[in-house]
Amino acid sequence: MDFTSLIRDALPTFASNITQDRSNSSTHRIVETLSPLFGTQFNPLFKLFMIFYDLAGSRLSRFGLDPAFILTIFGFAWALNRIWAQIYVAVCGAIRSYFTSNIQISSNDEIFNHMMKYLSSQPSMVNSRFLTAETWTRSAWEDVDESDLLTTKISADGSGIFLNFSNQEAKAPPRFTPALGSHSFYFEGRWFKLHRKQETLYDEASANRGGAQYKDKETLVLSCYGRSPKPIKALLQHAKEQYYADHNAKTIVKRPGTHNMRRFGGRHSWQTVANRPVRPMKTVVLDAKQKIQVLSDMNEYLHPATPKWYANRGIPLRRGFLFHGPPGTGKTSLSFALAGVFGLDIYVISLLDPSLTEEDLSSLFNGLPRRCVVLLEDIDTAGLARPPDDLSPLAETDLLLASSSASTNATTTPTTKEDRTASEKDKSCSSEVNVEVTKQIAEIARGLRRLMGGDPGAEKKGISLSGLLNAIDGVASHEGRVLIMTTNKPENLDTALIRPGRVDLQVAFTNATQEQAKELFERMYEYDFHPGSTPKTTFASIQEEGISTVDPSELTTPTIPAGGYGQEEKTEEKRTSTKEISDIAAQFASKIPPGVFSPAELQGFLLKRKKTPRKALQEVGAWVEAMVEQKRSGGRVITVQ
Ligand SMILES: Nc1ncnc2c1ncn2[C@@H]1O[C@H](COP(=O)(O)OP(=O)(O)OP(=O)(O)O)[C@@H](O)[C@H]1O
Repeated sequence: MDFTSLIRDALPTFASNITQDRSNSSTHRIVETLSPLFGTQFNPLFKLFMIFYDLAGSRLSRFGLDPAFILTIFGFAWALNRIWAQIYVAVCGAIRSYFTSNIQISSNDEIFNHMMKYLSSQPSMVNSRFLTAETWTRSAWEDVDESDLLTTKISADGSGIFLNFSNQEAKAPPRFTPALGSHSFYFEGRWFKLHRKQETLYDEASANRGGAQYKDKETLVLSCYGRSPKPIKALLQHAKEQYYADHNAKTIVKRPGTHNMRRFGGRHSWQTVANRPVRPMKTVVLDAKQKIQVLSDMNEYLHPATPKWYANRGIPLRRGFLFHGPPGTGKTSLSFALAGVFGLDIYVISLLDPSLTEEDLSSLFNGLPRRCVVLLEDIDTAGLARPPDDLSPLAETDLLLASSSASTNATTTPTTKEDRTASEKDKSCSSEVNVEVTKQIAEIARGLRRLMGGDPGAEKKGISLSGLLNAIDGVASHEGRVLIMTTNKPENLDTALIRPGRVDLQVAFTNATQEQAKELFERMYEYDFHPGSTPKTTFASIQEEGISTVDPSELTTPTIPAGGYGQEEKTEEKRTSTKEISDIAAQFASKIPPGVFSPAELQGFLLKRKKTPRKALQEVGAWVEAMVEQKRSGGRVITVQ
């Protein structure tokens, strides 16, 4: 297509004159010479350019300016810019290679979180123009003033003011972190460059399982001037310290991560699920002797000199505890309190988790840090029993014992030798029958599963005893950790699991004794004052008790005694009230039948009367009666709460 003729037709006559007049200028000649070099497809473009050039030229020449000169200036500027860009890239590359240090951090690593938290708290970063907003959920124990998040509502009858959290999500601010790209900031007077980048990787393992084929991975590159990475290391250390600063009085609770996380193995198999305040040891009501025994055992084991002692004697460095007893008696509470005392993170695995496989278990044990508490919950219920079709001699013995004890209970004790022989024969017959019956039941169950289209091998999934033992004492187990296993049914445990070396100390938890009931009561109403905080339970409220409803003002503003909390006044008040509480506690305990209620049940009762100890004392009789009746009948409905 001939553009020149086209435009000549389209443009006014003066434009076509201009194009004709200038068609012999030097610029035209240059363009005509250059155009074959760029290929024929650019010809229309060149021609279009020349039209505009001629149009502009006719106007510029009126001011005495040569368009060819301006064009040359532009050409030079462009060339200079290109050369400068090349030089800049080369110089920057040289500086980066020879005069800066870099450290890369992958988003798979915890340091990434430390750095993000640090950066999100830096004013220079928060005020940056390129940010990423993240929804940030704080834990219930984070010390953040949330008073501005609250709105209050007058109740329907206008009688009280209650806190209202309906708007908290709307008002909670997001966290701002540097967006993808380059940023700079100062730390201790030194300039740092941060480059946040993201790449999408092909995830073969996931793709093979039919999962997502690609996953995003972020990387932070921290750089600073100088040939030593020390300043960056100091920055990372600072970020880590800041991250853990508020963790000092907290216990970090970790649980197995999602299935995807577990695939990575190692530390990535675990995820932090809570960061809660340390549970004081005194809040766990347990026989003092037992407490001291566990504490001193753990203390000795965790001593820095212990690994050498174990190594010199060829003993594997590990320590196992078995906490057994009825539900709600404090097994988990003691484990958390122990982790708090020794400042260790606690890694909790429930063997009831149906998604947990043996491979997961060993990879989880592989990912344990050097020192930690591992809490293996409910080890009796974790499908440790082998499938009935490959009953081991051990399981058979259990069955024999169970059936023999059943028959012993069912019959009167034989007195004569003949009777005994006959009875033994009966027992052995009956146990054989029991084993046979168990096998038949298992066979029927498998057949049914097959009929319903289920997986016939399904019952073999989960954690087998050997899988658990491998995880506990195989190479995967990280030496140095404290293993606490809890169970409600110690009698169901395989002896192999609790042999010395795997379980070194057993702690029995029981339902509350009267002494423990008294301690629980005192703990519930103890003076709750610590410097810098407003007391939650006040003795004014104890004196005021007897009223059947809670004063709404107590819900929003704690009652402060007249004259404030003067030191002497506080001590005096504390002394009197502690004595009073102790008396009420003794009366309360005398009404609790020993060994009937778990501490959790007593705690539940007291919690409902947490500001009114006298009321608790008045009502405990009726509660005990109703609960005993409920336990006797096996009912689930609680009539007195
Ligand atoms: N001995 C105790 N001292 C103080 N509080 C206790 C005690 N036992 C139970 N509690 C309270 O009861 C609740 C449940 O306790 P915990 O989870 O420790 O019991 P558990 O024995 O681990 O129960 P489960 O066997 O069902 O896991 C907790 O809130 C805890 O504070």
